[in-house]
Amino acid sequence: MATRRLRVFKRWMKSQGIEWSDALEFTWSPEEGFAVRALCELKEGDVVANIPKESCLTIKTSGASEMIEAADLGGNLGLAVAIMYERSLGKDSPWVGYLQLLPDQECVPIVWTLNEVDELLCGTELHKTVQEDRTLICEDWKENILPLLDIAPSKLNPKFFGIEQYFAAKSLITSRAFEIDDYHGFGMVPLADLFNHKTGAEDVHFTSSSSHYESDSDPDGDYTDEEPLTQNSSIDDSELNTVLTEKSSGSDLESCSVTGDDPSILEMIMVKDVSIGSEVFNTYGLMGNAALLHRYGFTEQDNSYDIVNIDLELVLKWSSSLFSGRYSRTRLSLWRRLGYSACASQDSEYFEVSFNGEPQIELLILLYIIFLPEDTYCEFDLGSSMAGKFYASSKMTDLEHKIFLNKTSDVNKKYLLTRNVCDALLALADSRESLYGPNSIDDDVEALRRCSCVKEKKLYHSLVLRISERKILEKLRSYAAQPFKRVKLKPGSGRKKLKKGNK
Ligand SMILES: C[S@@+](CC[C@H](N)C(=O)[O-])C[C@H]1O[C@@H](n2cnc3c(N)ncnc32)[C@H](O)[C@@H]1O
Repeated sequence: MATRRLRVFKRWMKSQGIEWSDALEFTWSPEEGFAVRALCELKEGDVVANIPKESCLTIKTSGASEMIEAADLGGNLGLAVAIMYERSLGKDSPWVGYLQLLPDQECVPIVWTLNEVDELLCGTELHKTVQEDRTLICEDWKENILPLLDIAPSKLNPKFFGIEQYFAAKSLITSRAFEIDDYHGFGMVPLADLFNHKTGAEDVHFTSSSSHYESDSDPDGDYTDEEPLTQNSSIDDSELNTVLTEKSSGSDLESCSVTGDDPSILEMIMVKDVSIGSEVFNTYGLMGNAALLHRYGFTEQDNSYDIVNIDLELVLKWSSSLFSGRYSRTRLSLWRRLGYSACASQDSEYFEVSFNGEPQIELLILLYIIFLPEDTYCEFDLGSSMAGKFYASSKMTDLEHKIFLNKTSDVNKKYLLTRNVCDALLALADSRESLYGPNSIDDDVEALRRCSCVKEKKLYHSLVLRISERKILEKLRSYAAQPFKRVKLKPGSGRKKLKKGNK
């Protein structure tokens, strides 16, 4: 079945002027779906495919482009309409050979049932995000897609523009769309979207030859004017810089003519040597498992980009259980007045705990401030209300003075780890952990061992996510438990009075 679909796809690619190297083999497996492998040794700098921009499905190339423009639907919304429209044309769509290779939808959490989202993602970093996504997508559909059926009733078959079809199109966009250029915006790029992901280890890169390829001023032929195309809007350009300066070793793409200076062609270039028989990977960015599952529907074990967040709300809840609500709010307010803040997303504020279990310094400082003795708190409070903060208190230690001046770069985290702060971290780790429900991490590990990543894909990847987050919480506990064994306060870091007049 997959072989036949690939045959149809290859024929279609040829008809569209898409060229690819004979050294690439397209394969299919139940774990990863389609993938690309090297049939012979591939070398860094090899151009392995040329893809005319006109063959990409975008809001400019689709037969629905006028309607999309008239309805003022840009970005992903417009692209979703383009996909639904071309799908509605069936055999009459110019992209029929490409569309038949795509799955109906990608198994990302936005297309899971609500029950699955609640059961499988409960406690994870994704739970609330996916709930919010679903609501927003439904609103988008009602506000923007539904009216299209009234505007162009003769042109559109409602069967292909329902809410389910919209969710399906969104899942394909999140898992496959590339940013092509300013004119086309995001689009579906046939062939380029067959490459699977490996974190931080891409073999192939995808560029738009927006300008010259080898110029007089650039005798080495560095790809200085080539723009790597990102598979996802959230990918930071800084992650791609090394590729921008990759040197060309010339093309040995036998079956393709190299069109490195043609702005209407997209190129796929090897950025690493790949040995015969190996899979050729792209990278979708440096992402933790929550982001991978969210956008692409899979996870990676031991992903060092994983993090866990602790909501500010959880910190306030813990603090209010120990002190009064009013006390907690005044300490938080002082922390803010000193210029500290947490990470923010939509309507929540949170602190990150990194893969190695280290909490964000702003959280440690907040906890430290919550435990400040009353007289020191009053000194901070008084000082923070004075303009310019040129304030020196005889009651502040060196450490507290740095906290007061918001000199986080000068603060050694371990001096913030007082017994109270460590106990607070342990309590916060426990209450964050309780969000996962009654199953222990060992239960999750056992469930993962019994689970099939092919037949129970959703369960499998949500278990990997849960376990990777809970392992970080375990590391946070060890982080909070160890300081008393080894931290010796250096002179000046203890509660030593500062000389008057110190700034
Ligand atoms: C751009 S497509 C890659 C081609 C895809 N395998 C196909 O069959 O069309 C991205 C999708 O491939 C799958 N994928 C990519 N990298 C993967 C990996 N390392 N492990 C498992 N699935 C992967 C995911 O389903 C993802 O949403």
